[in-house]
Amino acid sequence: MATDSWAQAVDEQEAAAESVNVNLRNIRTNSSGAAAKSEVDGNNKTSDDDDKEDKAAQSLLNKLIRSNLVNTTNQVEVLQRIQTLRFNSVKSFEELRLKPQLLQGVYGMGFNRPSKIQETALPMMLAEPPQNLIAQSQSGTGKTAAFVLAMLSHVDPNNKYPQCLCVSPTYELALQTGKVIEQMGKHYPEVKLVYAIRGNKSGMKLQEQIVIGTPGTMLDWCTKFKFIDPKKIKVFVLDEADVMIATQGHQDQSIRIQRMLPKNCQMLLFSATFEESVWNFAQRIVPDPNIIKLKREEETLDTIKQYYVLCNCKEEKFQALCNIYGAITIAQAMIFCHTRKTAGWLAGELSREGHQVALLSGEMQVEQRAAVIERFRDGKEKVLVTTNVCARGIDVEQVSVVINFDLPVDKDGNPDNETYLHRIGRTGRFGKRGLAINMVDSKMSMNILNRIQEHFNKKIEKLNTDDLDEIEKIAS
Ligand SMILES: Nc1ncnc2c1ncn2[C@@H]1O[C@H](COP(=O)(O)OP(=O)(O)OP(=O)(O)O)[C@@H](O)[C@H]1O
Repeated sequence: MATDSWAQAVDEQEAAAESVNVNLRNIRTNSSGAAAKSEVDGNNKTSDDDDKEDKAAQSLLNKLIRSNLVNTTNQVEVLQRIQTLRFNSVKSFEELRLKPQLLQGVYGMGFNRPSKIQETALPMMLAEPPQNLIAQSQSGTGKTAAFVLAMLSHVDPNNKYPQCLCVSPTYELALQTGKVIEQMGKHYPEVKLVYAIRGNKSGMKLQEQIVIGTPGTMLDWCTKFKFIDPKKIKVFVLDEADVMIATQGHQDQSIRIQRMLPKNCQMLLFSATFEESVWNFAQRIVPDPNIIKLKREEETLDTIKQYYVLCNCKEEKFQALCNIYGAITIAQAMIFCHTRKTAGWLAGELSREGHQVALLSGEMQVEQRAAVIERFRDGKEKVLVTTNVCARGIDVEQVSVVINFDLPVDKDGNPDNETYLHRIGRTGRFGKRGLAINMVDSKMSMNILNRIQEHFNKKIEKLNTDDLDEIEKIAS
């Protein structure tokens, strides 16, 4: 019973998690395969011929990288709900028996084969009767595409009312997921989408089958404005699910929406990270969940090389950054700061050095933020300086370097491992190579870095930014 079990779980959140009756088996899955080329170097070809050559080479490389990604083997735990229900993973989109319009949409996006998370999750999500799923897979491995395909497959286009709700933590992410829905549903025009985001006052009974939005507005549309009849919802997706159900995240609103949904509504929870307590909570609130969970050592992608640089102050960190830019050509970079103030200062310094810089932080209007992301996505600015507001989900293929100008810490000053993983996951998208560089400026931040290394059991190498050869080497 979806509603009751959620409510009960919230009330008893501190209680021990019940053991789930599951069948545990290990399968081969996603995706840390070595990719074929450094993406750190940008391409500055000048002649048309060079351009053509470059595009052909890039396209071939993309194919190689992607096939590497889908073939690589790691281990995850797949826990299926009932032992008699077996969901075999698929090796092609055809095997999923998608509607032809959707298959056309998938191929139109250039997806030749499902990624590992898609291979495993899609058969569960598309099964009849609908299955609930809590799924973890590394950043940039195709989770969004997976749940979008599930939503598009489940809607009945003849019914002109909302049937799927997808909730994202931020406005930018909701817009980005909406774009994926639009692209994948390009040949399925009967299915319509509406954004439940601040400022968008639909004002009448909705005709659209899919509603995507942020939690507060989605809740208002279900309760205050009654644009959505929650009883008619068939699929409920929580993107970045860990933050959507965390007490310090959007738990309250997510729960209030979920409580209104019918018992047979399919619940799909996706994220690259689930801290242990949140994971336990997820299992309590989702009735009879199927589970795809990464082992800790598989959470980081080997395609993202991680380094740290020792400095003494923010000015030295800035100098190190300039040295890095002096040594390698960076296609696009995202730089994360702890505070808006540091982000503003850094953006100013970088602009003075002649960089095309965009600044994005939490106090900006949501429309402004979306516009900044859009310009960055289009390559109008090459550097995006930001805070944690942009740590999750943003998918810009050209980001070849992520810099943690400040390491991510929680409000108590402890390492924020989940945010670290999301931040560095802005590079190395879908099997590409990426570079993550951490700036360490005190004993305290060295301690944070060590704890992050321990947490993921992954060595972060030291980089001397005074040595240009050394910087060049890591990018090659
Ligand atoms: N089967 C596929 N074949 C080729 N490209 C794909 C496939 N699935 C997804 N992609 C592409 O890979 C990129 C990353 O996918 P997506 O944004 O869905 O990852 P994600 O797992 O949701 O990432 P995050 O954890 O950061 O939110 C996107 O640009 C998407 O278009």
